[in-house]
Amino acid sequence: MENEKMKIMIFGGTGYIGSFLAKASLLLGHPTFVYARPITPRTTPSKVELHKELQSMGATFVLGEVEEHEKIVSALREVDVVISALAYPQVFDQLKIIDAIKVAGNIKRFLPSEFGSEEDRITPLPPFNALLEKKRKIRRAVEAAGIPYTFVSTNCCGSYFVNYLLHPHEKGDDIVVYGSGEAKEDVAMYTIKVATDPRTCNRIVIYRPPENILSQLELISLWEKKTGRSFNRIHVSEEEIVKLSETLPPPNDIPVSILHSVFIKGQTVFELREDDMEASRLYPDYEYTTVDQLLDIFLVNPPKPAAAVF
Ligand SMILES: CCOC(=O)[C@H]1C[C@@H]1c1ccc(O)c(OC)c1
Repeated sequence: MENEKMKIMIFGGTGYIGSFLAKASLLLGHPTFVYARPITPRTTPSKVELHKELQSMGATFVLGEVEEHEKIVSALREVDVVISALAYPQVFDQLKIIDAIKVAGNIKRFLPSEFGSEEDRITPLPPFNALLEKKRKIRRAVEAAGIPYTFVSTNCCGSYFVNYLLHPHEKGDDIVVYGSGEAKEDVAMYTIKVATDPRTCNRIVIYRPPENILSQLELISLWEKKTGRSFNRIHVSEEEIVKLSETLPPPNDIPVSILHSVFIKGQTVFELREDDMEASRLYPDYEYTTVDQLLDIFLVNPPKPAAAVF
């Protein structure tokens, strides 16, 4: 089947990453379906707005809970590709999606909710490793089910961590630097491309656009150049971070363990192997947004803080 005709269903399509995926799928011309919880009086106004925005862009909503097996099976029978962007607390809900894919029998590719570190190549501090262990279990369940898959290892590609580190929406002059600050993002568009590319079937794809590999200190210096401001670098040592990962009550011990992995150990920039697939090399004609361009966007439209749920 030609790529542009592939129908894509996104679970978690009204979440942070999921909404970018749904928009990228629509922009790339795929009939796009979003499986999402029904709107209730408790649904936030921003979520209601997002439903309307995606529908106006052409998305078809299938409203239900992940527990509704029959509903999911019949919805899957209308599509070709399934992408999960469920948040980390729902990682094991993906086992229900896997069961429905096995029953439906027609799905040509499944991308579980990854969008972070390459869990089969790193061993971070225990709290983060416990989260990655759950994601490893989902990978093994997909492989055991014989479902055609692509696992996307996006690491810190995308604006999330640039926003996290620089917090451009806030006006203060302090920027926290984790460790020495020396350890060195278009996630959605790449993800839709890899989800419908025969070359990436049953492969891991790593996202590492070469121009976007910067250390914290390089990023802060670039931001100072752009803003004409100078920032106080508040250094937090590795010892302090490790201590917090050991003493903070769960789940607050997870973010600090991720910071340790990403900013201090540089575990999102592991050595690529000869046969590794890297997104920007797979699609050389796709002009990804460089960090330099992203900071120009931050100058005029600083994103609000995004905070994952653990
Ligand atoms: C320090 C704050 O981190 C986060 O908010 C979550 C979104 C970050 C995340 C979660 C899971 C990951 O695998 C990952 O790899 C870099 C990153």
